[in-house]
Amino acid sequence: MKPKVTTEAHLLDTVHRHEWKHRDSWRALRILSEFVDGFDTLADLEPAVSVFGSARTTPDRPEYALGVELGGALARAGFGVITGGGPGTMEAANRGAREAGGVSIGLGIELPFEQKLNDFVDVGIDFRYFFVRKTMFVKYAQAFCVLPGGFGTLDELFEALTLVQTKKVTRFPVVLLGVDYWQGLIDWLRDRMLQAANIRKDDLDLMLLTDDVDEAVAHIARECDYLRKAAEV
Ligand SMILES: CC(C)=CCNc1ncnc2c1ncn2[C@@H]1O[C@H](COP(=O)(O)O)[C@@H](O)[C@H]1O
Repeated sequence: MKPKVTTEAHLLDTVHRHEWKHRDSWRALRILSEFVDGFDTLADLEPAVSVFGSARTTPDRPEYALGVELGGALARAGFGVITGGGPGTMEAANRGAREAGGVSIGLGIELPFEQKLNDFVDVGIDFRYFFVRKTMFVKYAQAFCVLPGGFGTLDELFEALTLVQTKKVTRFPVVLLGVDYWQGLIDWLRDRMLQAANIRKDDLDLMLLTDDVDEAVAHIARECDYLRKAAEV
């Protein structure tokens, strides 16, 4: 089946330049409505954590079990669980949250091929634009948990790190789950990026790397507690 051309692909298209003048200003209204939808749906959300990871993880993989375990532990600690609403690790985290009686949120994205929100999403929104959806992941989460994944997962991880590094968000815990998977990336960041002075040493401290779900959740809860107290002062 031929993939369909999505709304976001039309916006980013550089071939039909003649459309820019007449169509893009109307697209801006559609983008605006997408922000309004997101804000309206999520404004009353209790504290939540965004969980990222591969869309391709199958239920027989250990990463899927890790996602279920994490979703459950976050829910039991009182956090809602926000994912991209898709398959794989997203589904696993939503599933863990739902099964533990927590709030399971899925922020889906229109893609060139047919896809619906996974079956474990209780509060779901479908976005057309990645950049609008990414705002929601950050705005409505107290922390990010990043499980093994590909380009999409790295995009979400590095967006969070950039926002913290540039102080657009403060004290935003970022947890990498899966030491074996992520260690090579951390080594590269330290041995190449830091050596080349493209980041500072304390930028590396922005991430907690662990295999231990309880440690991850305790770290997030501690940081959130600090922020809550700071807000009360
Ligand atoms: C099987 C397949 C490719 C499905 C794609 N369906 C998707 N549905 C929802 N979010 C997605 C999808 N693909 C990528 N993402 C976003 O990017 C991340 C996963 O990308 P990746 O698989 O690591 O690179 C997720 O955390 C999610 O926010």
